[in-house]
Amino acid sequence: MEEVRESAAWVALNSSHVTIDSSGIEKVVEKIKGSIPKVEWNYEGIHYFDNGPLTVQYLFVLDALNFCFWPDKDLNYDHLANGLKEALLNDKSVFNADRLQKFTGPQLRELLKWPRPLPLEEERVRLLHEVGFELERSFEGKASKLVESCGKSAVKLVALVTQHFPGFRDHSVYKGHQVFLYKRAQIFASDLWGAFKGQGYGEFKDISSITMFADYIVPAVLRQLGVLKYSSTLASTIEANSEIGAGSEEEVELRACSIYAVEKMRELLSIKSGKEVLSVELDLWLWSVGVQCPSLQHHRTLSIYY
Ligand SMILES: Nc1nc2c(c(CN[C@H]3C=C[C@H](O)[C@@H]3O)cn2[C@@H]2O[C@H](COP(=O)(O)O)[C@@H](O)[C@H]2O)c(=O)[nH]1
Repeated sequence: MEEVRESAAWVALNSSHVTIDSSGIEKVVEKIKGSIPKVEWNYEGIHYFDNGPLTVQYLFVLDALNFCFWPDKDLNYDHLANGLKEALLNDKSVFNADRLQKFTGPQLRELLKWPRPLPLEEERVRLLHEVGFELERSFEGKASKLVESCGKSAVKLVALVTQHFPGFRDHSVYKGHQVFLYKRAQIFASDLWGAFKGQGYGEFKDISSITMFADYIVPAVLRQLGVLKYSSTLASTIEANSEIGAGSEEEVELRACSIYAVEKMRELLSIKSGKEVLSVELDLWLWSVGVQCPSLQHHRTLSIYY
């Protein structure tokens, strides 16, 4: 994901509100004694898995909806992953491309057993329709065909997903520069890799190309670890739980500096351990630390991207 790495580095070098503390990175690497605490993909036991194409369909639908839970304080990612899993266990055809195109808000809510409207519900439904429509038009209705056409390349998969599905085109313009973040497209590749344990639909010869997934949890963890520092205005905005506009300098810096910081951490860990460390492994560890810390304050941006 050269365009993600390069544009994130550009933001980090030109940022006004967020800085990366390299001594903070060194301290984290020391604290974990040079190796990333191992976190199993699906350590929570909330994902559907049958080792076949239906799992790929499930993960694609999951990552199409994998954003913006915080406006409902009782809702989180687990509800989505588990709700979609239960729905699939009840009805194997629930995520068929033709059915995805017909979902309504109340039906999605019912599927997830959620008693009130979901955050950005209209957008969630629109994105489901988009996924169903384009899968049917270009991939025989099957996300597994999409993955098969990538020749075991995660880079190709991210490119194909962002080309075919506009909802996955997570990018921004920062100080006149186009910045690529591709959170949900990259996490889809990583989820396949994690779920299928690097085999079959999860085999990618270039998984090391994927960066961390710039969400609202990992930046907060990096700050807590002393890796990211915020300007006093940004810090007070986050502490006051005030919203930060999508595409604002602050928002892009929070996300891009997280990507750059994790790349720096990965480089240092690779040197110290003498073996290649993956950003996806660092991401899962950092994310799991964040979601197990309920007092963690994160930035709030209404966005369909994360
Ligand atoms: N960077 C990063 N962000 C991630 C994930 C995941 C889930 N990954 C699964 C894959 C295997 C594991 O077993 C995990 O279950 C969700 N998110 C993001 O977090 C936010 C939700 O937070 P909260 O409101 O507290 O549930 C939201 O932006 C969501 O998009 C990740 O792995 N990395």
